[in-house]
Amino acid sequence: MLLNFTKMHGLGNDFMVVDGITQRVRLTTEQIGELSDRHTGVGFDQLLLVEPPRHPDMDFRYRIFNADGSEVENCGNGARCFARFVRDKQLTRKRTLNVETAGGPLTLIVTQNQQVRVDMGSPRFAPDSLPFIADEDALVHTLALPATTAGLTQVDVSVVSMGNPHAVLLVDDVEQAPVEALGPVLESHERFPRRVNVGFMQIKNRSRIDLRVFERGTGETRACGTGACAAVASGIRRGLLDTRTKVRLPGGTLTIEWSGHPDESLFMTGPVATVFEGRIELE
Ligand SMILES: N[C@@H](CCC[C@H](N)C(=O)O)C(=O)O
Repeated sequence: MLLNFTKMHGLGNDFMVVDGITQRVRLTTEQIGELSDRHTGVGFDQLLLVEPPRHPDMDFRYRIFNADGSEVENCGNGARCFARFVRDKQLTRKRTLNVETAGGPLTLIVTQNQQVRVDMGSPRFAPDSLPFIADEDALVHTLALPATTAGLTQVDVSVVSMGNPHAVLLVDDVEQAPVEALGPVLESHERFPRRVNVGFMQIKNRSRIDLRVFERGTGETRACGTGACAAVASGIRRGLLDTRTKVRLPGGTLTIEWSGHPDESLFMTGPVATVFEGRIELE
């Protein structure tokens, strides 16, 4: 079977985007893992699948698969690429799109300057929403590490669900943060039964942070949209950040806005790029 796809990225977080509306697509977990290989496949952090909506008030269903083939609830950079993709492919002419994800509905707005602003819904901090095993909600939770890692026996994390689960650590210097060592240990920590994305946040001032993210099912990426949302949401909740904060990631900068009110939506704005169109033979 020949599969048409578009390679896209948001700040270097890269995607294989597949139109599952005009072509019949059936991919196994193993096939997605093989396609993600940067030497023998297409190579990507996530595969995004566009499908018809299952609910009449939605425009599309937006499905997300990590490089390891696992299907996940949300992807912020992917959402921006998704919005550009469905317009470029003329699957819609709308500038405001309501899409369903496994983590809940999202609203995507393509702005006049071709950036995409995403209504990410409200961040959730209750441990059950990730899920995270804890007796109570808290601004910071201390996690004992299974073995001494990067000289640490425990770390303090804030936990946030942006539809998908995030743990955020405050660090003094993001360049020196032990992302490679701590990322996988925390991703699979027993208190996160569905694993977790791990953000390392350095606060530069009240409206600017630097961030690196070790993503669940993928590893460190050049940018993680939901990771940026989670980091800023946790910073605002802790009284450390302003309601409009710029997030500098290795691949570039996102703008995050949130009033801090638990019932109000958080917004993420950033760029999108299309790299090439491709076609691959699947066995
Ligand atoms: N790159 C993403 C997040 C993709 C999913 C994540 N790895 C997970 O497992 O939840 C983003 O831009 O948000």
